[in-house]
Amino acid sequence: MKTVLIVDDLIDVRLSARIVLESHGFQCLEADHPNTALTCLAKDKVDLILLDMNFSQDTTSGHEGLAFLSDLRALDLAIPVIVITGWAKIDLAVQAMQSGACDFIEKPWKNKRLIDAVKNIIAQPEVSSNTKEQGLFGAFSTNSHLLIEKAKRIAQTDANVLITGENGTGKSMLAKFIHQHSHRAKQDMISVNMAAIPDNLFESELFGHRKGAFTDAKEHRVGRFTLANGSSLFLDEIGCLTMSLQAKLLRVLESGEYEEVGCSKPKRSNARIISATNADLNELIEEGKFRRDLLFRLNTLVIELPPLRARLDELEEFVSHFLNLHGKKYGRGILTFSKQAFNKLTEYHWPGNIRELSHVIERAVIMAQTNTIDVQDIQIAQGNKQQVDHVPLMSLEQAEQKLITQAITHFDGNVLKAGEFLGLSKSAIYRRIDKFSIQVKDT
Ligand SMILES: Nc1ncnc2c1ncn2[C@@H]1O[C@H](COP(=O)(O)OP(=O)(O)OP(=O)(O)O)[C@@H](O)[C@H]1O
Repeated sequence: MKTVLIVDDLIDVRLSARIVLESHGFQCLEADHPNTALTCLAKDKVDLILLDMNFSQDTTSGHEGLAFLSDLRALDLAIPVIVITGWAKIDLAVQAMQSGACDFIEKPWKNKRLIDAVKNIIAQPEVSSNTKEQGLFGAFSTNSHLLIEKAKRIAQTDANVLITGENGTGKSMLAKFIHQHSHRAKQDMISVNMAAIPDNLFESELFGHRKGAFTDAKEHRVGRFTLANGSSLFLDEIGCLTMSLQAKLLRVLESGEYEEVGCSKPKRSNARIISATNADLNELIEEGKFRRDLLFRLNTLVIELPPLRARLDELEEFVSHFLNLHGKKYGRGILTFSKQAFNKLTEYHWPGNIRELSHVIERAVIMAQTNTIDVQDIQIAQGNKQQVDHVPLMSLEQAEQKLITQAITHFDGNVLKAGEFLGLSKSAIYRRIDKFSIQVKDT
């Protein structure tokens, strides 16, 4: 159940808000002053704050409300706030929103307006796979709600966005989400995986080539920048670009101009760039492997996706989502997790993040004999001391190379299956194959 903290000096105002909210299934806490509210926040979990802007000493300026908003920011408390005041003035509303409030309601409020505003922010979505957005970025927790709101706001702009986060945290999905919520959505988003393009084909892939421009250029090829004109261009695994390719990319980002290979006439593209990486680009800059000026072009806005282990408060919702998704895929009825099975998930550290969780649940759905998924249906790599003892001493890189080679052999040369098994994305496994010069036979 979600908890709303009502901060107002008037007891009858608190009471009437409480009655409306409780009748809609919310739990309420009350505070008669911002200071009492801060004490309450220190000990109770609160999902949303309903904040009066004026308290007894000063009944019109809104200073006390604004000061409370700035206290919340200073304490780094990412709790959404809806501001309420009887002295609604548009400039105070704007000031409150600029100070971090999510919405603004005039007193006396209409109950429907109040409930709609609250539900808009902290409603628990029903977990189902029939709406893509809920499945992808459902507001499972306050933090992810704030992330969604941020992504939607970002989507409205034309600014370049950099999405960072470990493998499998949902960077590509978020890129799509941003594109779908932008005014460019009527065109498809164009994606390029930087890790999967061989250096010698980079220009041809991104800028296109004319027929006959080089030996293999049998046909005219339209480049991704041209295709993405008026749309979004998603540059995945941007950290994998070599320095010389970074220079080429930088040029087009700075000038908006590029040339097709084999044609000297410059072309222009107004593609909006969304890029993603699991690398720490600042670290790469320190190591001289990434251009700072390129980073500045890419990171006008940044969204950092947390690893799943930092989102365990949302695990239950993710589990329901994937149970539903895979249950439908394999024609199973309504599936649930036993308590022990769920606990096993909470104890794991999820290096492959949401992608790995999805795979684990998919396997469990296939394995489960009944409609309750139990511990034995869940295959996650728990540390096994005996096995570790038998692994010969080797560097992490050697181990990585060995495991990838082994998995590719096991899956008879099918790189994608090997990657899936190891919890690596397509680009991540191809990057490593390239790095370790692993031979892959054609399948
Ligand atoms: N918020 C989410 N809701 C539901 N499923 C998700 C979410 N985020 C990620 N996934 C699942 O995880 C998988 C990986 O997501 P995605 O490819 O977007 O991650 P990524 O961070 O781009 O990974 P990589 O860095 O390995 O390319 C998706 O196929 C999807 O099944």
